[in-house]
Amino acid sequence: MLRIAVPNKGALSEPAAAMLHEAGYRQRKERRELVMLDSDNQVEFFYLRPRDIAVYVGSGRLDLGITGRDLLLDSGVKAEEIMQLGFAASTLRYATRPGTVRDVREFGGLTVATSFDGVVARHLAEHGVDASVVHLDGAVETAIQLGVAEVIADVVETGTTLRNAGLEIIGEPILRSEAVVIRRTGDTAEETKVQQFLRRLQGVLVARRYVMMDYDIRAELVEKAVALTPGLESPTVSPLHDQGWVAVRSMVPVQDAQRVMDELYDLGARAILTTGIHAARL
Ligand SMILES: Nc1ncnc2c1ncn2[C@@H]1O[C@H](COP(=O)(O)OP(=O)(O)OP(=O)(O)O)[C@@H](O)[C@H]1O
Ligand SMILES: O=P(O)(O)OC[C@H]1O[C@H](OP(=O)(O)OP(=O)(O)O)[C@H](O)[C@@H]1O
Ligand SMILES: [Mg+2]
Repeated sequence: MLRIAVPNKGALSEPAAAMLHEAGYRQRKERRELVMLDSDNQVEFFYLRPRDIAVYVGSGRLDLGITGRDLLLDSGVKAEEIMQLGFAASTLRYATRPGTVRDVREFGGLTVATSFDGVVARHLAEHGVDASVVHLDGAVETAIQLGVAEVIADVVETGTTLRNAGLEIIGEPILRSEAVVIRRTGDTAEETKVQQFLRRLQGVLVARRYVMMDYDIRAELVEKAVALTPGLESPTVSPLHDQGWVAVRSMVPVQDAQRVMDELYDLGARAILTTGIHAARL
């Protein structure tokens, strides 16, 4: 039985459950459910606070967890990310009132409020800055207004929250985060099941990122056509009953599909079709 931690709320929760569902796993129907057994797939899901997931996985009580890279790094536990999931992308950034400090090297003697005190304390130390760090659980933007800190370090996606609080981002990102699968460092338990779980999630990423493209093209143009649709390894080229024509089948990134179809058409390809990929194992 594979035991997997899944975020029970916040920005990671819904996309994580959606991805697991797409990968063919049963997911809880109600937010109140804390544990869910998927007996068909021999997996048990534990719905936990995003911040606690690294702690459970690092302790070895659970085999895998889905969490944010920022939360993993802040926890300081002995767990590592083994797969990137491509959602909940964000950066951790410093912000302050406009017209005050402009760079981390000017933070000496100031107080930085953040929920990510582990990461921030390390970042300040790496830059040789002697600043205090105060931990707040959330809504850290308010810390400046209330005089608790001069600088904050917070999660930024669009920047709207900071702008609305009248704050300005300063310096380079402290780190770039996204949702990741984590595992205890050195853990080799349930290896076969872990690899199968990761392949399923990879399959979801492939299905989301690619479409299947089919088209017919004159045989003498096939080299030019497959240069436009190289596929992941090599496109399938099959003969057509009509001599002199071939059918080509290839995977194309979703965001390129329309442009590639136009270019194939201009080259002389016809019956160009794209279809969604439902699931994949590469
Ligand atoms: N607006 C956002 N866009 C993208 N990712 C985000 C956003 N807000 C948070 N995250 C990411 O989601 C993860 C968990 O943050 P989230 O805010 O959901 O939990 P939390 O703050 O610990 O819990 P809560 O806000 O419910 O108390 C982190 O990895 C964070 O980087
Ligand atoms: O750059 P933006 O697009 O504005 O997004 C970033 C905001 O989103 C998150 O807040 P959340 O909604 O999780 O509230 P929280 O402060 O309670 O964690 C995060 O903590 C930031 O405040
Ligand atoms: Mg939050």
